[in-house]
Amino acid sequence: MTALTLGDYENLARARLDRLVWDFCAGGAGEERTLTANMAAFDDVRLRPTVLRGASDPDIATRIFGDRWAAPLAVAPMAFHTLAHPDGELATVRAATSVGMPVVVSTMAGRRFEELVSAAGSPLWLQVYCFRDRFRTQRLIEHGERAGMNALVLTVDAPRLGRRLRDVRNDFRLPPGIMPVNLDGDGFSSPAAHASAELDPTLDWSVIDWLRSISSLPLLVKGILTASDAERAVRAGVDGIVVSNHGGRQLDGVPATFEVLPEIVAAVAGSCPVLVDGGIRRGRDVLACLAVGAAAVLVGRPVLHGLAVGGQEGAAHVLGILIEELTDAMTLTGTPSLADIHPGLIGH
Ligand SMILES: Cc1cc2nc3c(=O)[nH]c(=O)nc-3n(C[C@H](O)[C@H](O)[C@H](O)COP(=O)(O)O)c2cc1C
Ligand SMILES: CC(C)CC(=O)C(=O)O
Repeated sequence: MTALTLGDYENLARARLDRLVWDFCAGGAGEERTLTANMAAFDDVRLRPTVLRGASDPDIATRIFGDRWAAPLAVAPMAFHTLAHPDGELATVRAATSVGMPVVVSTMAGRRFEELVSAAGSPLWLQVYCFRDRFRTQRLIEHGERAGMNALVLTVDAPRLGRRLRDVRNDFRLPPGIMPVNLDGDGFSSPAAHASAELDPTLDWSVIDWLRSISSLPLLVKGILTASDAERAVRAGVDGIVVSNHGGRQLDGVPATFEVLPEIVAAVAGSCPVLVDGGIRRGRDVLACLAVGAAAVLVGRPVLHGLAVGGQEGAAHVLGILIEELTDAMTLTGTPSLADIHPGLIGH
């Protein structure tokens, strides 16, 4: 079968990956209501095209923190791309670079920051988990900054990992050789046990000032789901917000990200870019997020599917499909540039 959509890649990847690894990547917390809701929210979107706008060749490039992105799309931070393909994040970074897209590199990446930065032609942002041991967190950030990361993305929705029932039932352990190679200390086998033991559950808003005191990189917070937290983040002086429910992997029962995106965009009122992730699987999903005011979107699991199916080439094809579908959706809705995209494009 030739893969034409991200859904095709998902099916091919499911057949290839070890079942326990598949469950770890695909799964969500609890009954996976939020995981399902992320995607269902886009299924309910109806687009309202405008015609005769001469939108034949839409310009989809954008700028974030002064950097050019070929499209308003980047790869979401995910632990251990090495679970999907031995080249792991190196293949992802090369794939993203080939289409001009940034990558948010996880604290739990399976390949070294230095090799990722040397392979990158587009921005790399470092996703930060805060450990109980602040010096460990500081060493991680200093390592990332020294290697050449361009921004920090603090994940704020994970004082502990969500209860992922598939992993509990499978007693999921990382396969041998899958290691968080950028962290000092030993690796671990159970992500959930490691997170409860090591991640700082006492984190509060003072962490923003602390991060500012140790790094001058632009700072985003990832995992905001309410207007009031978005306002709080803006008051704390962040440079960007990622609306996220961690792909339905943290608290089951929180809303789909697309549902809360408009109220967060309204609360932030242009003070900083608002990005979003969760369930984005088609170009028209990207268009819907942009229409309600996202500056860009992050895509998660489909990149792992691309890696599992075809390494760097597979991941590049997944990202290329999204770009092509976004271009197609813009052409057919009569929006020749990102600036032409507006809330009126959407009806429910
Ligand atoms: C296998 C996997 C690992 C993840 N690891 C991280 C991580 O290390 N840090 C983080 O902030 N988010 C992590 N996430 C959440 C993603 O950044 C993102 O929020 C989510 O996957 C987006 O939804 P999507 O997969 O539906 O596109 C992970 C998600 C998956 C599927
Ligand atoms: C290994 C985990 C801490 C990575 C993560 O954030 C996730 O699985 O969602």
